Amino acid sequence: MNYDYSFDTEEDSSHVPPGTLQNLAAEKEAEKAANCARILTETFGHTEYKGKQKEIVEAATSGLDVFVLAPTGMGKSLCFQIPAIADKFGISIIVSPLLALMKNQVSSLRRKGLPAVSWTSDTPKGERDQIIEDLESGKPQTRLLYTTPEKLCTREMTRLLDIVYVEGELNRLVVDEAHCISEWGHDFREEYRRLGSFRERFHGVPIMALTATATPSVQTDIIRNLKMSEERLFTASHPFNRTNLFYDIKYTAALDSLSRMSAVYDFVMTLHRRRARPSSGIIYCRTRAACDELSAFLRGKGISARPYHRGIRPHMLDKTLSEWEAGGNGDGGVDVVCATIAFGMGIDKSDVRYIIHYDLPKSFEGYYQETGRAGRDGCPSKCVLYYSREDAFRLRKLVSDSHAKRQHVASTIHGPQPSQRSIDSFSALIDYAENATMCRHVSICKYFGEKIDTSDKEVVKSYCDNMCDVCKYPDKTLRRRQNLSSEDRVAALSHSRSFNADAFEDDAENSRPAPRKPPPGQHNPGQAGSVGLRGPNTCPTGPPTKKAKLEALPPALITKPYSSVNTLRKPFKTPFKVPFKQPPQETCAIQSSDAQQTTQEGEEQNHDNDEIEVVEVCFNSARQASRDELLQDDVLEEEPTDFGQGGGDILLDDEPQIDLPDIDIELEAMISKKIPEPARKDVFRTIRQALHRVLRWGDNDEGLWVNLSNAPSNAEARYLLLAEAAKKIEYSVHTMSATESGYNQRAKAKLDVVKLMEHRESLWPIDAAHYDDDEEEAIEMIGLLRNICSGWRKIGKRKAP
Ligand SMILES: Nc1ncnc2c1ncn2[C@@H]1O[C@H](COP(=O)(O)OP(=O)(O)OP(=O)(O)O)[C@@H](O)[C@H]1O
Repeated sequence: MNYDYSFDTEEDSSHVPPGTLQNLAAEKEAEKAANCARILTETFGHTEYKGKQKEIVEAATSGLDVFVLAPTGMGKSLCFQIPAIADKFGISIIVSPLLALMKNQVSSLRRKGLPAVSWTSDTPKGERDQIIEDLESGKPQTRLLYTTPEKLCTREMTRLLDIVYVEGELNRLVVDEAHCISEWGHDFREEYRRLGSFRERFHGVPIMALTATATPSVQTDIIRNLKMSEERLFTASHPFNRTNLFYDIKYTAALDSLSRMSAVYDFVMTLHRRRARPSSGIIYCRTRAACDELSAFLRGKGISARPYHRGIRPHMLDKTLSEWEAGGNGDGGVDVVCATIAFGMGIDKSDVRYIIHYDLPKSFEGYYQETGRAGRDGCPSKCVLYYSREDAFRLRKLVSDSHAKRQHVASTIHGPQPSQRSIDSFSALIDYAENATMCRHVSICKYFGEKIDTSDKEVVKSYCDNMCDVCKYPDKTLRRRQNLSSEDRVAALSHSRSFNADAFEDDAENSRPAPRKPPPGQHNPGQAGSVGLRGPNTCPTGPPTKKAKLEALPPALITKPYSSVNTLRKPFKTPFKVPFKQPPQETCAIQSSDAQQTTQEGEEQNHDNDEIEVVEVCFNSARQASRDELLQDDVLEEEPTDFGQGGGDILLDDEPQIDLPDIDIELEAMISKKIPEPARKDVFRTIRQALHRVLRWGDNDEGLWVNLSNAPSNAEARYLLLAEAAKKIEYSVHTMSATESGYNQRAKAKLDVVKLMEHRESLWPIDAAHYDDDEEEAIEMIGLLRNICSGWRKIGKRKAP
């Protein structure tokens, strides 16, 4: 077994002259090192080690516990793969948080002819039986077994590892993405906590933990939790800095998604032009809908883009991933993926030239992880974060509400209080974005605990050679940040600073004013500790009240749109009339999708609403414009073929029908006639029915309507309102579909989302912040209903004599 290399030589050494023993040990170490170097070149094809890989690999093969803290893309995987293969026999167990990550690594090792397997809940029975048989033999042929923490802690796995351990063939436990162990880590997973028992059960088996995103407190937590040996611990820390990444913050307004989509398009096209060929990129969006919308927009403008999120079927995701891995070089394939964070850890494409954060991430670590997908080949690459205070406020609310709810649950069950970590991490990200005077590279490294003398220009230069917006365009960056909105808004975004008080303290120009103190006894809504980001001792024991939340939100900001919007077509007046058959007076504005006319009427009466309306008009028109181009593309997205046969498929909704009056609504006109009109009408009717059923649900007469504060109260108006919602939902299904079967599939998925709204009351409160991934679309749909309701109220007011 491999331990014969390590430190258990003392007992046998009593009769060996000391000098000889040392020589023997040194020779053995040299032999092992040479073997590892051979594996590096012959098996993995690299000419030399990167960073501290050599030291790590050698520490591991000599039987030490190893803690590796290294930046994204450094090559952490080789740090455990080489020792696993260099061991003469026996198995290394690798615990990893993501199935996709394991799948990638295992298939890449297998392509090299190495005996690696993964055992997860997804493993087919035949494969699982083979793994069990191999482990039961006590002398496994498998050298690397990837698994999840949940699987590792099962009785069956423990039984099998007992067998292997007794035979002396259990070589090492590797915990990849080890920050998941720490309750302070951004991807905390409860099951990781139980990994500490490995050390107790399997004495003497070395442990290696690796992570790219751990602050000093998280590092300590990991080492303590895994019960790593203090005496025999090798720690390898690398600087966090990724010098080849250009960090850029685009200060913008959150509300105008068209401007932002256009800006993204401009950015991508400029890059393509400059490089004279397409480039590979990832655009991170917070919601699935944004991924779909943005990728459709880019595709409509000729960029090879695809969405990637958990709402898409796994085989389509695999296809997107492999096409993206092949793309980005002008030879076809997918150039850019518009993804949620499902597309993160473990994505290892060497030539990703840009990462765009279309929305603000929820944590600093998440931001760093995701930008870390860029430039893994060491070549310059750009990381762009679209930052708006509107978005920051909105997200801050989600983060702090979610924290307050966790606190509430903890107090109810008398459990331990959740840490302040998620709030602090998010606050640090806001500070990072708000700071227009400190080098981005320096800010990132300081966040992760590096001590940097920022007064020394040479030191700063060693971190960043004009590779961020602050260093490259200091005046412009500062001006753009200052243009965002009045400075006192910044105070409202400020935070408790408990995480790392000096992280960004030396903002050279002190451009961020200290939060204003409220007069004694007066509530200051934006301050940490009041409503949004609370300090540890100021948290209430229950979720914040609705009133408090509303107070905390500042009015929305309207900042300048991007110039490229002006190049889009002028407001579009649809040639298609969209009349309802019997429009009651209250509803004639909402029924019309001729937004231009609505706006003109609005302009005469109410200026306050104009901006909002104008944005909507521009959006509709440009959407139409982009759609025109979009539809020239014959196949937008390859559709799964195993689903649905024709237009009638959606009628499978066998719920009891409600007697609704006919509304002769003309669906949003599409130039493409791929989906027959009758099929579209079926979908519209089915969704309309479902919406009515859902909203009637509940103990009281009002059903779920009580949650829509601006909803009209009369039945006729409600019929029209839900017809409008059904029309919009059908439209979104249609826009995304190129074939009838794809259309049916999406329609069914939307219907499921509508149904989901029914039994999940927790999704309905206006401040619903705690929801699972599969409920995200339901939350968005409820948002759509709210929007239609508030448009209703606005238009109703305008129409009043
Ligand atoms: N010694 C080396 N020389 C050249 N390239 C290397 C070397 N070691 C690893 N690499 C390459 O670096 C890339 C990143 O490796 P890996 O995925 O292991 O990084 P990581 O540190 O785990 O990153 P992350 O934390 O972002 O997932 C891979 O494409 C790998 O082939």
